Amino acid sequence: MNSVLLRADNISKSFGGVQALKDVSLTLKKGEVYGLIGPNGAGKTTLFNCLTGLYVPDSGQFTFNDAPLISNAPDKTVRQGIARTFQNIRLFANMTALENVMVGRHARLRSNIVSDILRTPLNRREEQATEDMALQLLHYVGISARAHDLAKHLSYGDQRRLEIARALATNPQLLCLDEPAAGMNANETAGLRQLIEAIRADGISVLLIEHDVQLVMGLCDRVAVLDYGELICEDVPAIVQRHPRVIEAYLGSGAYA
Ligand SMILES: Nc1ncnc2c1ncn2[C@@H]1O[C@H](COP(=O)(O)OP(=O)(O)OP(=O)(O)O)[C@@H](O)[C@H]1O
Repeated sequence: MNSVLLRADNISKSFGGVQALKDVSLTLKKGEVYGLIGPNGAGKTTLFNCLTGLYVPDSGQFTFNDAPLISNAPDKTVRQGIARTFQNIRLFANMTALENVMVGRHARLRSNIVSDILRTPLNRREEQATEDMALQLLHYVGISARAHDLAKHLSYGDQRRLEIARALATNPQLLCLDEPAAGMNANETAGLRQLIEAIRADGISVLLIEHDVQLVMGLCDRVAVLDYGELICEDVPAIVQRHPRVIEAYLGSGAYA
């Protein structure tokens, strides 16, 4: 629980005149669920995008498993063990739930385009193993009954679960979830919390952006707070929710008194 999985050192990123991240440094330990909160526009998604290779930081560096993270392309980041979901669900709407998860797995397969075309024994074995694994993952996230339904026909909450299954199919050490509870009702949010707890219990670390502060404070081992691109606090929830700058910037005075 105590060794470091991910370190961000002095990450900065600007868009024109807007400095979205200013020298952000944080440390995520193996096995923890780490919350990233802050008001709208604080820089949370920009940090995710820098970490997962969608953006290149202007300066600063990520270290993952004690090695510099080459995070200049999303596919490389996936192969290094970091998977993510998106604030706006990005599924293949006209593919089945099962096929969506199988696509996630292909990021890790050994066979290539040639063996795909020739349908080699290796390719066939991998395809069967991929399908079995995808079914297991749908079961794990609680939507195996919808395996053969098109993604677009799943409920909103089930689509969020499907995105998590697809991310898990890449076999990550770190799962980054961008507002997974957005749009969920109280029951769906409680179910999501159980799922994230199961993921942590299975040894996968979680980096969680979430506006549902109750969920974050109840679930996360530690929480970082961004405000106007600056990290103003990183600590356990009991300390974060009483930090004066956090109350001022985000939570509203007395919210956790
Ligand atoms: N691609 C972009 N081009 C221009 N400005 C951007 C871009 N991405 C983010 N920004 C700006 O950077 C700042 C941080 O945005 P970001 O989306 O990271 O915040 P956030 O904390 O994730 O907000 P929210 O909670 O609303 O999702 C904002 O001012 C935003 O307008």
